[in-house]
Amino acid sequence: MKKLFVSRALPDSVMAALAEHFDVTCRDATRPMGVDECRAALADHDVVLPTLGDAFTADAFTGDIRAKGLANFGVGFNHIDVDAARAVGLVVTNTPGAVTDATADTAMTLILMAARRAGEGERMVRAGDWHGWHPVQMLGMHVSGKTVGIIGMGRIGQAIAKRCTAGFGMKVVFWNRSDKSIDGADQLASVADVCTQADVVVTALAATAETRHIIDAEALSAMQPHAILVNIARGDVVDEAALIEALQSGAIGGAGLDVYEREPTVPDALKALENVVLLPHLGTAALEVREDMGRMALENAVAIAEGRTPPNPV
Ligand SMILES: NC(=O)c1ccc[n+]([C@@H]2O[C@H](COP(=O)([O-])OP(=O)(O)OC[C@H]3O[C@@H](n4cnc5c(N)ncnc54)[C@H](O)[C@@H]3O)[C@@H](O)[C@H]2O)c1
Ligand SMILES: O=C(O)[C@H](O)CO
Repeated sequence: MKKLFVSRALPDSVMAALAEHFDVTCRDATRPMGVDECRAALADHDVVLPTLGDAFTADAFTGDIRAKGLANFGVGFNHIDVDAARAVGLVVTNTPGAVTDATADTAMTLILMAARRAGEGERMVRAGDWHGWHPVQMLGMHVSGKTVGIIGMGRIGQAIAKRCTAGFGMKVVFWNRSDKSIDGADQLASVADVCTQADVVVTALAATAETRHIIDAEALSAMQPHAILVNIARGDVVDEAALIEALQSGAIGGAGLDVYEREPTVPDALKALENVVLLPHLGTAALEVREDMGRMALENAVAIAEGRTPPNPV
C-alpha cells in the first residue's frame, strides 16, 4: 500500500475511507505543520494531505522527496508554494466546489450579524445589560434593497451574489480581474469603484501576492461611513492595521471577519471594537462539507498515488 500523510485528523468517515486506500499516518496535533514537519512528511510518504496553514513554503521542498503530490484539504492553497512544489515534480490539488455554499452562507451570517449588530446585542443580553425593547434601541442597517459589492467573482463570490439577490433583494456590483458576465450583477472597473458604491463590501478572492492587501487604507477610505466590510477569503487580502484604524475612526460602519492576517492571533484592538463580528475561520465548518472535502482530497490522493492526472489540480 502507498503511504499517505494526513496533517490533521479529518472526520471519522474520511479517515476510514483514506485507510481503505492507503497506509495512513495522521499527525496527532491540531496546530499547522511547521516547515521541518512538512519536509519530513514529503521525504517519507507517497502523498501528503495538507490542511490550512501548513508551512509548505519553498524551504519545505529542499530535502529528499518521496512524495508525488499534495492533495490539499480545502480550496485555498496559499500555504503551499505551488511553484516550488512543481519545480521538484509534485502535483498540487485542492477541493473546489465542496466549500462554496457553506462559505457563502458564512458570508451571509457575517453580513447580517454586522449589519444588524447581532454580536453586540448578544453580548448585551449575556452581560445582563438589556433592560427591554424600545423603538430606537440598537438600530442597524436594513440590508434589503442595499448594494453589496463583491471583490472576486469566483465560485464563492457568485454564490454570495445569488444569496444577496434572491434572498435579500440586494443590488450586486463586483470587481473581478477578468471580465465576467453575471446575471443581475454589474462589473465595475476598479476595487475603489465597488468600495464607493457598496453598502456592504465582501472579499471572496484567492490569496496571492497580487491580492495581498487589496483592501488597503485607500480602498477603505473609498467606502461610505455606514458601510460594512466582510472578509471570508484569507486574512491577508485585507490590511488589518488599516481596517482597525478605519473602524476606530468611524471611516466605515463595521466589519465581519472569518479570517485574519496572523491566524489564530486576533488583534486585541479588533476584539475591543463593538462594531466587528469575529468568527474563528468557520467558513466550511459543517460535518457534511468537511466529508465532501475529504472525499475530493481522497480522489485526488488516489490519482496522484496511481500516477494519473488528478481531478482537481490547482
Ligand atoms: N473562510 C473560509 O473558510 C473559506 C472557505 C473556502 C474558501 N475560502 C477562500 O476563498 C477563496 C475563493 O474560493 P473560490 O472557491 O471562490 O475560488 P475561485 O477560484 O472560484 O475564485 C477565486 C477568485 O479569486 C480571484 N483571483 C485569483 N487570483 C487572483 C489575482 N492574482 N488577482 C486578482 N484576483 C484573483 C479570481 O479571479 C476569482 O474571482 C479561496 O481561495 C480561499 O482562500 C475561505
Ligand atoms: O480554503 C478553504 O477551503 C477553507 O479556508 C478551509 O476549509
